[in-house]
Amino acid sequence: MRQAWRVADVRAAEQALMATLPEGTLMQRAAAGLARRCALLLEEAGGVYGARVTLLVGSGDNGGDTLYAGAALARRGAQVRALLMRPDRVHLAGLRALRTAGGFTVRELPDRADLVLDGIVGIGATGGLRKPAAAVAGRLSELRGRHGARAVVVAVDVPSGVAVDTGDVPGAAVTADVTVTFGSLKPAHVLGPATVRCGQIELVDIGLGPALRADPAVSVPDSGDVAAWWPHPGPASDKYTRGVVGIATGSATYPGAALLGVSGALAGPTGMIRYAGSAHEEVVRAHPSVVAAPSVADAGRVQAWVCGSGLGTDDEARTTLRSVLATALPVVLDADALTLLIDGKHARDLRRDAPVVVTPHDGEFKRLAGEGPGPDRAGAALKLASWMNAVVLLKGDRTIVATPGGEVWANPTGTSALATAGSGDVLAGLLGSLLAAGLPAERAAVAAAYAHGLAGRRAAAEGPVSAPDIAAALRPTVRDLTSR
Ligand SMILES: NC(=O)C1=CN([C@@H]2O[C@H](COP(=O)(O)OP(=O)(O)OC[C@H]3O[C@@H](n4cnc5c(N)ncnc54)[C@H](O)[C@@H]3O)[C@@H](O)[C@H]2O)[C@@H](O)CC1
Repeated sequence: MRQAWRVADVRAAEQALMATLPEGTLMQRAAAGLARRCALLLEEAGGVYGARVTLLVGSGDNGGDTLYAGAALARRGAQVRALLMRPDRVHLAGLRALRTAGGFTVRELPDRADLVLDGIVGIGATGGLRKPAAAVAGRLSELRGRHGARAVVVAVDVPSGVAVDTGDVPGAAVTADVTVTFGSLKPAHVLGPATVRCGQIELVDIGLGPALRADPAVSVPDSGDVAAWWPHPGPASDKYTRGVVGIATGSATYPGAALLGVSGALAGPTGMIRYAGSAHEEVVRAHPSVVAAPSVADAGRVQAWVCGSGLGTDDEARTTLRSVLATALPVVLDADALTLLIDGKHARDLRRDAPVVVTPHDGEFKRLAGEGPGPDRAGAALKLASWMNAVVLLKGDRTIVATPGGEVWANPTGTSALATAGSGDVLAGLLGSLLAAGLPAERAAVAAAYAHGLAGRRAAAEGPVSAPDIAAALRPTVRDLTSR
């Protein structure tokens, strides 16, 4: 698991740590780690000696890190040139170090460079990238170095232009090949469109860990987490003790939603699936292991319900939603169930002790919350989670899971291949199965999004992806994920 901290918490930790160390120690540690990584990149591309290195230097400490790292590379024989964004406001000691090492300043962005260090702005950024930095950021992909190769762009701490606490990219921003960050990850490394701007992320230890007292803002699961959480049957398990998931989705008009929800659940850990709804004949025909009934009332015992997709919004759909919410069981609400919640007629039904997980995409989120998630997707998901007292799984390139207790998870396995009709039905079915098998709601949501993303990638490797392909890819995905 990786974790990211907000700027204010990072700064508090830095201040606490700096109070115990000689002045400048943290910047020296940061710059040394940065220079080491840059030297490795240059060695891979033909050597440090004689390499052309361009420093983009802003007016804060981010520029200071960059100047010191540039000085270290100049001492190893690189030709280091620094473009100062504000020559009147530059880290003077850093500039002195660069000049002493043989580096110099330039007034224009040099066309030729093997390596560019983006030290325009770090965690002190406010708003979108200003001129002239914005224009410089836009030109980096044109730069060429040895043998005509594209210059490698290394972002110092964060790519300049991203919103560090939200992961938004409000305007012009640097696109890095590698981001070397210090002390801890920040939300922009793991959330939103900023993640794409980071390239490969390298964390330099500057000793900040023990001083980071605040809870992390965002956690990112890895395959080890998901494997450790995934329920496995034991020798004494039977189909009931493994959990029974109820699927109340689809309708005579939309039987496909029922079939896809069931196929997602079939890849989950439960021992049995019960289907309740008017698509029951189609479901049994396609999936003979499913026990189907026409309504929730007739379905028999389950340990969690999935409700919503393809249900429609008529009175029968309302009855179904009311029936699942009236149980004392965990419930996943998706698609039409979310639409049914908007008019507030189910506010009372939602006052329940058992967990609710809602799985909106942006449009559904907007209808539920009254406004779209906006640039701060994690913050918006947290607000909705707290307001609904539900775990919110906000779908997107980096699906977010937010809990009423204030935790945020960002799923790292997303792929655009998942943006296909019925993909969410498969996810909801799998999530329901994990809930029914006993996982806490937030882990079920995080694990389902993780496996679903991997399945989308696996399916995409074979060709164009539709939802049944994702469902089919879930079985080998779950096998690989959980058999380590
Ligand atoms: N505080 C510490 O202990 C450490 C800080 N370090 C470095 O210091 C950085 C933070 O330094 P600062 O607090 O000085 O802040 P930054 O250097 O990130 O940015 C502040 C400067 O950028 C300008 N600026 C702000 N927004 C801008 C925008 N949108 N477009 C163009 N210019 C903009 C401001 O005028 C200000 O001069 C970190 O990102 C990291 O690189 C490291 O040296 C590690 C230790």
